[in-house]
Amino acid sequence: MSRAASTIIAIDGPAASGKGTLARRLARHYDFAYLDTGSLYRAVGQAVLAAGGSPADEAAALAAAEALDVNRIDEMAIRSREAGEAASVVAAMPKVRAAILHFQRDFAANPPGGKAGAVLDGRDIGTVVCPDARAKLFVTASPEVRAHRRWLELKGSGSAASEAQIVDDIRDRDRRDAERTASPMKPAEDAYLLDTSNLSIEAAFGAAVAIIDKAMS
Ligand SMILES: Nc1ncnc2c1ncn2[C@@H]1O[C@H](COP(=O)(O)OP(=O)(O)OP(=O)(O)O)[C@@H](O)[C@H]1O
Ligand SMILES: Nc1ccn([C@@H]2O[C@H](COP(=O)(O)O)[C@@H](O)[C@H]2O)c(=O)n1
Repeated sequence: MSRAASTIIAIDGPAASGKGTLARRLARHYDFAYLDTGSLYRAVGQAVLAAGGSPADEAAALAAAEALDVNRIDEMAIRSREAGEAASVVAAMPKVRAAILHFQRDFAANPPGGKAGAVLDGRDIGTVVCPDARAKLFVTASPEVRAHRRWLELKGSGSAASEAQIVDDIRDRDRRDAERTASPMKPAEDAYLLDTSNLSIEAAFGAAVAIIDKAMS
């Protein structure tokens, strides 16, 4: 018997905007599968770093993307500042993006666990990976607010990075992600913009559910 079409929710936005927190919670709320697509690029960047290479080396990045085993991603290692930076360097390479596009689309179309839908978060979900998603959100917050949230998070895990360093990282990453030619970060034309600068996690979730329920009705 063929499976009903999966309902896809696309959550895009810049670094540390809160899209992962929101997407994970939405997946629980709708009982959908969840995919953090940034973790794929982080894993590729981290694999190149771990092998002593440079993320700017296209051959090394492509080899790491082709060898990526999504079941063996080191969740701790990919969360470092360095892995985030390396991710945005390898993510600008069209061949790296092509190597992991199929996995993302397959996850969205055939969510694991027999779920009826999937929530994917990233930079190009609404524009490239799943342009036909049922609901699309582009989650933003000011660079200062995002840097403060990320600083709190990294401090909790023992990182010594200063808030000033983190805001610089975020601005660099935003620029690289928005200005690259391959699948640049941008809101899809039919995405709803959700600025969480002045919203708590709870308030952002409530606003997102209201938008998505309307889009799905
Ligand atoms: N509305 C909010 N108010 C306060 N803190 C928040 C809010 N949303 C998320 N956070 C916190 O901000 C940090 C970054 O959130 P999160 O990891 O969800 O962002 P992200 O956009 O997925 O980041 P990345 O681009 O690195 O994957 C986390 O520590 C999270 O708990
Ligand atoms: N769909 C995506 C998701 C991520 N990227 C790149 O990966 C970097 C890390 O992503 P986080 O969501 O964990 O911050 C990000 O800066 C992008 O360069 C992407 O290109 N497309």
